[in-house]
Amino acid sequence: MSDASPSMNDAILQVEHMSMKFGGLVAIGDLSFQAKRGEITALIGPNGAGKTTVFNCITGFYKPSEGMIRFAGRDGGEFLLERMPDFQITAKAKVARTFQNIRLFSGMTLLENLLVAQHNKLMKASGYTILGLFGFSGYRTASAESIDLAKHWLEKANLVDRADDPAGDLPYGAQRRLEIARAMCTGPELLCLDEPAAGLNPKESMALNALLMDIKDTTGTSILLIEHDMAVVMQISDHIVVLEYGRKISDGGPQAVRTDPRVIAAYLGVEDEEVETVLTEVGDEDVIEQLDTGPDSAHGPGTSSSYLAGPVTDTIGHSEGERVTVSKGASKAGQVDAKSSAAAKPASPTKAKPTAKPSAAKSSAAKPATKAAVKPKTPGVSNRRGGRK
Ligand SMILES: Nc1ncnc2c1ncn2[C@@H]1O[C@H](COP(=O)(O)OP(=O)(O)OP(=O)(O)O)[C@@H](O)[C@H]1O
Repeated sequence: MSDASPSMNDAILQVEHMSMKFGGLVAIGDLSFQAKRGEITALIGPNGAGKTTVFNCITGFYKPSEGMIRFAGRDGGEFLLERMPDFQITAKAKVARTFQNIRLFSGMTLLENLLVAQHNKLMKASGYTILGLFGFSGYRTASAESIDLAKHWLEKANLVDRADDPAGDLPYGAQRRLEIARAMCTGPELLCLDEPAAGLNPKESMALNALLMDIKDTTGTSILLIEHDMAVVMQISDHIVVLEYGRKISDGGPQAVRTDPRVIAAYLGVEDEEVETVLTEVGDEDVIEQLDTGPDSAHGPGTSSSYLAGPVTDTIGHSEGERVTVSKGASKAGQVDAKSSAAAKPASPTKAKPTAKPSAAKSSAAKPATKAAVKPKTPGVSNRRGGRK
């Protein structure tokens, strides 16, 4: 435990050299990143990139094979989450999460769902005795406070009018907001949301964005978000970490990440030989500049330990000494790395630098996908590997 009280913008979460292996499969390889207090940090990447596995390690559902997960509490306490059982991560470190699939008590009312979330606090106030439930004034006070808190979050989620309806009767988007309201009733310092916008229509996505921004602005709760919906991610995130095949390929602000060639390539899902053509067709000066000069060390994976460990297409070494090969040529990000190195060697006639924006006629089928990946404007950016389950 440390004495110093952390301030806003300190790291609340530091993932350090974390790996997670399932038998021979390296789901996460040497991942390091941090989430700052009071910010919204998004974890994005194509299907199977390892995002949920990272969440499961942070929230104690899995124990990482290697690495550390440091959590700095608001009161100055520090926790090593990889050493704690999941219930202590919730109770002591105050990390709350939601899941990809909605997990409400559908037969209970909205209010009851939010009161159940405060069960621990109420039982503590009762002294864990039947007498306490009926006799202690502390319990009655705690009970009244729980109802007030539930009402507060129902109002924030714009659901107070339906407080007495069964949760299962709510439209899908409202159920998502109720889950977040329920998590907020536990008073979390870090709120982990696994695809909160999955299945939402644009109006529901806007309501979700408003709720998350409100949580950030009014409570100072830090949010870690897994999301495929780029309209949500780019609009509300302060910081984005991009995974591909369990490795970090980019890490920075929304603008830096959206123009990072590795991210574009990872999201395109084009055939290997099309990568260079399609990247050129992006027509974004920043992207072409980066292809010419290599990664931006200020925010790109050049500063990432996982990137320095080698491209994803390499064979990954493990502490036990076994070698596990991640499918050769699978990583589009790795190909961009190769292209960047090649661009630094102008002698090669086959790696000519793109000097002008290519014609629209060239590879026209790929162009809409490229634009969507770079400047996504609609929810649920479509891509071959980044679609929803
Ligand atoms: N319990 C497990 N046992 C074996 N393999 C697993 C397990 N959990 C995850 N994996 C594998 O780890 C890899 C990463 O999966 P994960 O669900 O973390 O990806 P993801 O980025 O969250 O994907 P999506 O966006 O589709 O939810 C996948 O190859 C998956 O099959």
